[in-house]
Amino acid sequence: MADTSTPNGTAGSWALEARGLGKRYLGNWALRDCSFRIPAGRICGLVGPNGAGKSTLLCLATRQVQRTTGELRIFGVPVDDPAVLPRFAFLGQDKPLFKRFTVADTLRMGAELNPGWDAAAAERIVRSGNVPAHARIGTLSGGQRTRVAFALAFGKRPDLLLLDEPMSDLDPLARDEMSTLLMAEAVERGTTVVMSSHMLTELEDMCDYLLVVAGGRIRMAGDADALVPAHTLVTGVTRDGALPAELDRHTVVESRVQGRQFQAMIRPKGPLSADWESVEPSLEEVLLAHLRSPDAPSLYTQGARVDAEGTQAA
Ligand SMILES: Nc1ncnc2c1ncn2[C@@H]1O[C@H](COP(=O)(O)OP(=O)(O)OP(=O)(O)O)[C@@H](O)[C@H]1O
Repeated sequence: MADTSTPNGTAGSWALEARGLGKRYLGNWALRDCSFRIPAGRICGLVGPNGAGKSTLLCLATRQVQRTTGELRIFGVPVDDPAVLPRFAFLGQDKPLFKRFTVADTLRMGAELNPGWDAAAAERIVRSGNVPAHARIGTLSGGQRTRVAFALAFGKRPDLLLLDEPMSDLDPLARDEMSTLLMAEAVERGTTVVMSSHMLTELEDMCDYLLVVAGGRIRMAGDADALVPAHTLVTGVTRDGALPAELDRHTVVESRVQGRQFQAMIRPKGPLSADWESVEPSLEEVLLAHLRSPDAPSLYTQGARVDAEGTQAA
């Protein structure tokens, strides 16, 4: 039977839980056999190269596309159950807003559509960017539109905020402000945030949980604090330009030889050779190594892995 345990033993403590999840477009798998869990209250970075399947995963969670296989639950409720609708808000890359509405109209619409609307929070976000309330959406800059879309998403007071490259068109100050807002929100209200981004430094600063996708499959999932120390960056001298055979005792994520030196990102399986220099890598270095080597063996920290047994095609 599938394991339905939760991080702290309470029902629905997994914000997002996938079992054998797959999506095929016209015969090609965009996502395949994805099984993972994201605990409630975390800020999770969704990382992967272009075309990895990140947007597809977020579209499956927000019911914009239908899954081909498996199952996906938000706080324990299947995503095709209407009961999940009030629990999440989504901010996509294209931020669809009505161009002829003013900013004030847009926030009014948010209030009418969402029973738990937090007008003060939404207005604060818009006001802090000096976006005029009477301006029509169509006349705003890309960054100002993003700010209004953020206000709509936050105003809904969701338990789960799903963001698809949300800050790509914000200036550095606005990015900083939105990041601070996201983290404050997650801490104060226990909101879970799942955010896809190509900005690795941003993810390093903000995220305490990671989901790395490449080629439609999960490559790493779990606590950033546990994923990073599982890796070691080793350097040493090559023998005749070849990697030392001792490296094979460990899981090698990425290796390269430069002149008489080699460098490798490994997951040690035992003591390291005394001839090597070893340091703990940064999160950015670990992510880059995995992005460059999408076929490296996958890694899940405790709790992030879920048994896909018993799932069916949709
Ligand atoms: N509507 C669609 N029809 C057909 N194929 C699609 C569709 N949407 C996505 N795909 C394909 O699915 C794969 C995953 O795409 P997806 O947009 O999920 O990747 P991504 O990780 O979000 O990429 P990026 O970082 O470039 O935004 C790609 O090969 C893409 O071409």
